[in-house]
Amino acid sequence: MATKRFMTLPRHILEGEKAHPEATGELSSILLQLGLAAKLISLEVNKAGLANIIGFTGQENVHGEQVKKLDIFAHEMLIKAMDHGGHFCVMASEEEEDIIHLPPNKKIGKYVLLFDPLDGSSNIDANISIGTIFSIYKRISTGNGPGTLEDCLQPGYKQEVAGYIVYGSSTIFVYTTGHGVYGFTLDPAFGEFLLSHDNIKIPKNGRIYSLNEGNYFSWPKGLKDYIKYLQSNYYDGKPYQARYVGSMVADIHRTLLYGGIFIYPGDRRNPKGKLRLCYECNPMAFIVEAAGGRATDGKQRILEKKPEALHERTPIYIGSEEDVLLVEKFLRESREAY
Ligand SMILES: O=P(O)(O)OC[C@H]1O[C@](O)(COP(=O)(O)O)[C@@H](O)[C@@H]1O
Ligand SMILES: [Mg+2]
Ligand SMILES: [Mg+2]
Repeated sequence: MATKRFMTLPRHILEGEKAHPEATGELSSILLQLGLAAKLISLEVNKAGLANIIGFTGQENVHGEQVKKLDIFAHEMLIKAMDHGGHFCVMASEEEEDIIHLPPNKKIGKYVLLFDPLDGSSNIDANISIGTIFSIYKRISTGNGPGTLEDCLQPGYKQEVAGYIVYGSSTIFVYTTGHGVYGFTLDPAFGEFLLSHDNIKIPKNGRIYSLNEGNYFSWPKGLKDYIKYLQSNYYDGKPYQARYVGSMVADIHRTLLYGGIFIYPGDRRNPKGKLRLCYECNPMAFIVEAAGGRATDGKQRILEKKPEALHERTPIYIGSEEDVLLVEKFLRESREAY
């Protein structure tokens, strides 16, 4: 049996940089710092069940949802960890309505950071997996001053790096620069992320479908037909399986490893669905495509959508290539708006 190379996240990042002599090392520094923030958030997530830590802040976020303490902690931790390295010109977080400027006395860099500090936060109290999602772009605004909203509203194919961290049965850090997807599991005793998932490739099709079936009556007809088709057919001689965590980051992590499809559709009540293009769908689409999968809104590739607003939502069909192609066919053939 081949032995696995003992590879830490920092060593992997630095070896990747050496393979690109033109690299300035800036993306490496950013990733190393994100790794540190991930460890600090992970430590706090592991304490979330302690009664004196957890609780509502009583505030609402920009989406009108109640925000828990841990969302705020993760949001602030990421800003604190990332705002002083001199690499960014602007940042944006799912938890803040407007773009986030760097502190006035800090060096302005050429990169843009977008993040969902805590995804699946309604699951915190039930000890269910949650995560952090991030996206890095190059600035497009001219000059050396602070970045602008336009820098944050770039189509997803322009991402330089995307990644996520799942705080689950273990903590895993997954990232891609568009070439190869790599996963690192945190060794809690050692305090280091170790390469556990080398060059992840998503299976071409899978047995698992994942979506909130509670919304069935509002779905477009094509989606109803597709799910009925799965329920009345077999995958490799066995029935299809439904799995839905309710944390996008965890549902897509499973889809990446096992194959299948994750869907958050547009429906009659919410034509644009629920998930955010800039903070959730673009980074996950970049990762899934880099692993050989597919991500669309039912008609258009997610990564080619031009965001019009920071908190814009989009329907998403993401996962194994053949499964996404099949649901798109059902949607097209139903001839109903979707
Ligand atoms: O409860 P629903 O409608 O199924 O929505 C679940 C979705 O909402 C989210 O929790 C939204 O993300 P946030 O927790 O970052 O707001 C996704 O992670 C998840 O896929
Ligand atoms: Mg989210
Ligand atoms: Mg969130």
